[in-house]
Amino acid sequence: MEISELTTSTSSANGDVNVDNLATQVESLDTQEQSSYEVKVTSVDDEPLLSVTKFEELNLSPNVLKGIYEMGFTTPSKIQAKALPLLLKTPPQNMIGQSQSGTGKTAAFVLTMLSRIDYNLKAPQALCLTPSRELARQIMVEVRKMGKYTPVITAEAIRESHVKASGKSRHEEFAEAQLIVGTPGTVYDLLKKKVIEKKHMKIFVLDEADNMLDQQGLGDQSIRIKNMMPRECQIVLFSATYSNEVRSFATRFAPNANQFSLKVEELSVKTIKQFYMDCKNEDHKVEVLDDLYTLLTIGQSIIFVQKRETADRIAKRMTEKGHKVINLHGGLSTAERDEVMDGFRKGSAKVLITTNVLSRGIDVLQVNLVINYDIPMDLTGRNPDFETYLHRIGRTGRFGRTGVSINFVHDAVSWEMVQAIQKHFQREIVKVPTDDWDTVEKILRKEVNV
Ligand SMILES: Nc1ncnc2c1ncn2[C@@H]1O[C@H](COP(=O)(O)OP(=O)(O)OP(=O)(O)O)[C@@H](O)[C@H]1O
Repeated sequence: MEISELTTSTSSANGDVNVDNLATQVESLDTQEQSSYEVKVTSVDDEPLLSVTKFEELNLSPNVLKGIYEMGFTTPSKIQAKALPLLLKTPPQNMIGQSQSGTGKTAAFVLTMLSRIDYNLKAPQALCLTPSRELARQIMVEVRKMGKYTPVITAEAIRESHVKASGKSRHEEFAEAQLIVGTPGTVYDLLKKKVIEKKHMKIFVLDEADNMLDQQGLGDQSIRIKNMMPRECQIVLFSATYSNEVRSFATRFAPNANQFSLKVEELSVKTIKQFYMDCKNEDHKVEVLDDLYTLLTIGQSIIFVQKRETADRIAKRMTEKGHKVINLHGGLSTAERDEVMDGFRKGSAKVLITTNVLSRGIDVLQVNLVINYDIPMDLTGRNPDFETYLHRIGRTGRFGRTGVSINFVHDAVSWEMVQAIQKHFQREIVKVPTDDWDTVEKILRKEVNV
């Protein structure tokens, strides 16, 4: 799709935004800053964790270094080693970064945000948007660890689920917060109401940028927020995937950006093994799931479905069959979502059933199995959603760990989708039986200690 075709009739989270034309907004992005430096376009190779650089060579402050060493980071990943020197340049340069799932993109932008802040100024200076509250909360945990030895003041711009322990109002909290992480609806609302002050913003980050710029997703809100940022604000985009359309739009959103890109055959993480199971029909899928969790010993796992109702239905049936599962989707209250996610992170629940809301960014290192109960589809329902597929299976196999993904196929359409995914990423998706669990166990054990 051409940029000029981009139009939208969606409204913001609070529902009171006029219908806008994205093309007009894109035009206004285009008129911003002209190139005054040489832009680097780099292809990242497929050994994403190997790097010869040391963190000390990356021009980070001693306080920040102390934070990352305390987290157990010894060597930067390739995207960290390559992107940070460009991200930290003066004057600031924009970035469109790409690297495989689980390769440490979060640290690349969090360390940049922490490095850009003037700690004497108690006002918002760094803003990061993410597609889900769970990801915003996770990134904030990383910020607080990496920034532990800095005086950074932070605030989460997500829908509130409880009264703040500090007793501060949102105005008070955001007035002095230097680094803000949030979801676009809430951030836009707070900017519009001037709860978040924009005039000192130095860096604007979109994590899962392709999703944040997608017209079918959060694109209109991200653009409105971007247009509120000061002209000199550094724009930083990161994702594991960019479809061609989104990348071309991204280059307008972040003009003159240094770019890191991957070829399609480099996108799949080698340590994530991909399988499929041929189920007889929709109902048989639950039976197979039941057998799988009864007969195999599995660490932590995530089961992805397409719709909230499916998540509820499967959770109910699995519970009836005696399995302990939890369920998270957009239909839950914010307090319920936080409780479920926190339980899963602590490991008190081992099986999480969810929708695409958790397909991106979520980092729970113990997850060694991802099941695509439904194959991710695009909005037409006729084609696979390649990007979502890659993000979903990327919830396992984090930072060099091994992981397994299993796709449930139950009819001609789902079978064709798995074939299309295999062809697209040029990676084999191997069939495993549904009636011979000894063999399944052997195969999975060989690949990963499931
Ligand atoms: N240099 C490092 N050394 C050791 N561990 C690291 C390093 N950088 C990141 N990690 C860890 O690797 C895991 C994956 O990192 P992160 O969540 O940033 O991946 P990502 O590239 O953003 O993935 P996704 O595309 O799925 O969002 C995290 O647990 C993080 O703490």
